[in-house]
Amino acid sequence: MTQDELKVMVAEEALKYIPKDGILGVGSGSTVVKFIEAIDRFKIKVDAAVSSSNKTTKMLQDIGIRVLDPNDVEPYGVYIDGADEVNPAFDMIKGGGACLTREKILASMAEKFICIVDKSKLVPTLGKFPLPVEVIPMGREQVARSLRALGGNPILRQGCITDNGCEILDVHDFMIEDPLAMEAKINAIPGVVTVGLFAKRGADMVLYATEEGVSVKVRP
Ligand SMILES: O=C(CO)[C@H](O)[C@H](O)COP(=O)(O)O
Repeated sequence: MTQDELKVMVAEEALKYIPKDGILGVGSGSTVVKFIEAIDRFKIKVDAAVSSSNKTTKMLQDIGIRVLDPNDVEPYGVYIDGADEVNPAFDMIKGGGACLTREKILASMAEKFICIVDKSKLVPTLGKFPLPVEVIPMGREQVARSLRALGGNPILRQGCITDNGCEILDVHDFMIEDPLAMEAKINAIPGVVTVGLFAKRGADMVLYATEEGVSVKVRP
């Protein structure tokens, strides 16, 4: 099976977790694209959504789903999103699609974060995937120095301006043994908007697709 087919499989499984009423939080990335396509294909009713990117917002609106401003909603039930890497404790690296800050805001508002991935995203230790860090453009070089001091090798993502008007440094060569501590350290660097480490608020449930089907893991 191709990776794309696995993504479709897990996206369709995630339909079961859409709340009957209330708001659904929707992330970003190619797996989420397949999730939104599946909502449309199976004509699943979604009352309203909050969205983590302009692209997701457009896709949701195009299939007739009302997208609300997170400032106008109270904490809600379920947030569904993909990830670039997930470790056995359900900490994640996210931000391959440059939407990490909005994703983290919506995840922090949700009672339950359901992560949908194919098997290639499951790793014993986070860090092979370069860690995205969203930065204020005028502070980029100083943030890069601080990231080098932590042992990483930050590279500016060329041609990428986030939905928040910021830039992304992709940090190579980190092996992240303590995701919670690393998340706090990087978030404390002046000029950092958000690091794409989701440890303080990891996933509550991971749905992952293999050739044998979709497995469900609940946070240990
Ligand atoms: O964090 C993200 C976007 O910022 C995505 O969830 C992550 O990059 C996974 O994407 P894909 O489903 O395309 O593999």
